[in-house]
Amino acid sequence: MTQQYGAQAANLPVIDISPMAGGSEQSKAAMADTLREACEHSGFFYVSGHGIDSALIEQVFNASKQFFDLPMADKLLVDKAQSKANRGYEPLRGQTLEAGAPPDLKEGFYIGEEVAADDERALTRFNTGPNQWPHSVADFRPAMEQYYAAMEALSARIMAALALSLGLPEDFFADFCEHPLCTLRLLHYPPQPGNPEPGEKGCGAHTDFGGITVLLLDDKPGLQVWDAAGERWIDANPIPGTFVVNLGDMIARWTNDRYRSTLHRVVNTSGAERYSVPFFYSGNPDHEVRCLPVCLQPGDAPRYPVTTVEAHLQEMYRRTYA
Ligand SMILES: O=C(O)CCC(=O)C(=O)O
Ligand SMILES: [Fe+2]
Repeated sequence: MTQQYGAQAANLPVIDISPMAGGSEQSKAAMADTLREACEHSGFFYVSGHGIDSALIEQVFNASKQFFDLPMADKLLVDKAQSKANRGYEPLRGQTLEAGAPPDLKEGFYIGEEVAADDERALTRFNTGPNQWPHSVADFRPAMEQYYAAMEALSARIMAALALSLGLPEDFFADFCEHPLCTLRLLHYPPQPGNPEPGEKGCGAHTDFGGITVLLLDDKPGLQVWDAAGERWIDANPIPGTFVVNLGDMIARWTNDRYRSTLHRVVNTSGAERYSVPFFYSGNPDHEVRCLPVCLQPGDAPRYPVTTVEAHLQEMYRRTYA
């Protein structure tokens, strides 16, 4: 049986984020206008002018491929099932992002902030603790740690840009960006089989849980974004030198759905192996997520109750790993 996962080609905007690194007020304001439009439309856009070294990106992909190429026994030495902090290897079909669909045809590897096992935070906080590092891939850990730090800094810069786009001061989200919970996730999608289960995909349709996702793509297609107005999937194909950025559910809560957290999925039908590296930036676990006053028109009521970053994430993990 063959399944069609056709999508339209459509252009998501490319936003040059370089004004956030010391640009003029004018260049920031112009960037903020484009960003606002993208966030109100789909919450999906490409980011250029990010300053991340292409050599580092290459190192990350190389280390990721080497890891996924290891024999299963080696990968299971760092099985996520043995980590209280959700770190390490997640086998194929380990997560179901689309309720009711078959499990996702992807394998993954999860990395977070390095926190010692006997640290108070590791004992009490969600997704917090030591990483599991694969020792048989040379330079895996330094490459990932360097990339994690670069992504954390870029994400904070994007949060500052989002503040400007909402007409707020650039440092409005500074507290949220203090000691943020982040997850770096390496993904490998084998080619979609010729006889897939009905509804089987690389990544089932989902919205991201957290604040923002900064997604590094290889050169393969497969990512599709739901276009609510056109009631169709559109391809978000890789553009060299950019990241795909999308807004998660927390931003939708914050903005009372003015800014979108949009459904997306992956269908790897190109026949090739596909690798991607999402970085999930979720913010300070104690931060309260409540509707921003600038997003409430007179007479509007907040659509979501107040929550905290940690409580929100816990609930979302519970749902997709049920
Ligand atoms: O692999 C991709 O392109 C997207 C992955 C994704 O949506 C996710 O991990 O949340
Ligand atoms: Fe996603």
